[in-house]
Amino acid sequence: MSKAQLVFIPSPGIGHIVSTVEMAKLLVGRDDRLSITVLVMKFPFDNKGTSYTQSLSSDRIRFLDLFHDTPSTADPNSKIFGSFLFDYIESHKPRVRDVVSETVSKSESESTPRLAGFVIDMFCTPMIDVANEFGVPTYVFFTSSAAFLGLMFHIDTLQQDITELEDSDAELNVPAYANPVPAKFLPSVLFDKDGGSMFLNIAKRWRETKGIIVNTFTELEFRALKSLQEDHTNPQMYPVGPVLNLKGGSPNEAQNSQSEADIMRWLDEQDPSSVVFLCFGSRGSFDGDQVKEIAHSLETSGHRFLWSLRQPPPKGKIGLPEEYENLTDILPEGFLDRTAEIGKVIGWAPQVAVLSHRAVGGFVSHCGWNSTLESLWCGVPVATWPMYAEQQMNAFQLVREFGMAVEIKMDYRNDYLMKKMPVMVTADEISSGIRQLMDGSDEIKHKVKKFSEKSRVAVMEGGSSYNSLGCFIEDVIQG
Ligand SMILES: O=c1ccn([C@@H]2O[C@H](COP(=O)(O)OP(=O)(O)O[C@H]3O[C@H](CO)[C@@H](O)[C@H](O)[C@H]3O)[C@@H](O)[C@H]2O)c(=O)[nH]1
Repeated sequence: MSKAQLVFIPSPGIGHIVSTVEMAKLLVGRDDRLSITVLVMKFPFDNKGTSYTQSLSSDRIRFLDLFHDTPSTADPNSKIFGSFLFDYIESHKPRVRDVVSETVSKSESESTPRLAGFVIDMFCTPMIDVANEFGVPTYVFFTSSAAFLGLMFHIDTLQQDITELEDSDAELNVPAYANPVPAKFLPSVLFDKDGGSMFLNIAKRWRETKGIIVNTFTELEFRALKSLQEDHTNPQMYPVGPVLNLKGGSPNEAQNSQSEADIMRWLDEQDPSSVVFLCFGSRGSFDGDQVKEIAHSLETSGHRFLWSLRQPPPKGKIGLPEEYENLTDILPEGFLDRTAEIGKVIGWAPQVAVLSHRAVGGFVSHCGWNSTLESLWCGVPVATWPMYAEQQMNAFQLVREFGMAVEIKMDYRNDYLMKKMPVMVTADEISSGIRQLMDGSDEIKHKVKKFSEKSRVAVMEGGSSYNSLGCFIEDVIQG
């Protein structure tokens, strides 16, 4: 039996690590010829609590932490997040080379499985060079949508300086989308000369790889996948999703100020579909004025709510949100007392468990791709409030392309360098979105339920994603 070993390199950040780890688990569970080494980079500012990957090692998956013995040339506070992330990843190249070199010499001497390839996160393109040095192929594990992948490939081929579109009402015809894409929805990084060219260079390198495994499923993104597959200059596409961590669990147990059991108990006491859940991803947090607008909207919208609220890192510092020690410091005076009967404010949320609870009827989301797939899986409609990265595009897809979400706000963009004041979303906009979400059209609710079923079928034996994963495995094994 021909055995093969893959080296997985996720980007740091829970939105990237979780689905990559789940993908690794899926592969070894599916085929006992495969073993996987996951090389884990942790943010230098993420040094609390236990790592998500600890305790996940098994017979054929091992995790190697690259953080502690890798000197970084990248200072998180001296630059914008995107370029910090890229430099930080690049600085791990020598360490990755060493680790892989050890693995290869072991496989030569001890008849351990041959190195069959690298599976890298979308931002880890510098590692393509390392895979090339070892003469093995690279595959990308794309943690966002096929449509966004198509958008990046499309922009890369445009003979146009995209930064000129920053404040325009221009629209782009992108094969991956049925509707023209307003320039207003594009990720803000593209409008920064340096950030934009850095990101487009990353996207260009995805084309050098042997295949792109996308965390999506054909039934959801048929058009985008077709357009990607029809362009023969693109690598092979493998839509294998939704790849989700359904067991949940905080990346950092120290963040769990309130136990999951307490939150679930509260949800158990609520009527079916009566609660709106607000949660904004691993880096979602707001300043005080925006928190007050949300609080005001929740008091006036009249719906029960579960609100995941976390504190931004100190101004000018890059970091992850933290739990508030005292919520009354940030919430309007008396808010917690006035809403005690109808709502609950928490820190890090057990998101998948919450979305799976029958009491939850709607989700106010920043539209990170994992959250988008989780909401579909659980059949919970979304009100979109994208914040950064490609989240505006995910919101656009949900509202305009799929007709499966209502809009709170989405055609706005915060300044990439954060030099301007962030855009304020008003209490009126938020409560109007919540009302549409909770009281609005049954059409959206039905469509979301239908795609919830389709997402589950896709990953079952014989489903589209199940089959696509099988094709990927064969490609790896055949070499
Ligand atoms: O309180 C919380 C907050 C988040 N999560 C989980 O954390 C993950 C967050 O992932 P995602 O929804 O994708 O958001 P981000 O953490 O913001 O993800 C980054 O990575 C995604 C995948 O590439 C991109 O789509 C996003 O724009 C980017 O910000 C999800 O599994 C959530 O269930 C929780 O369980 N509890």
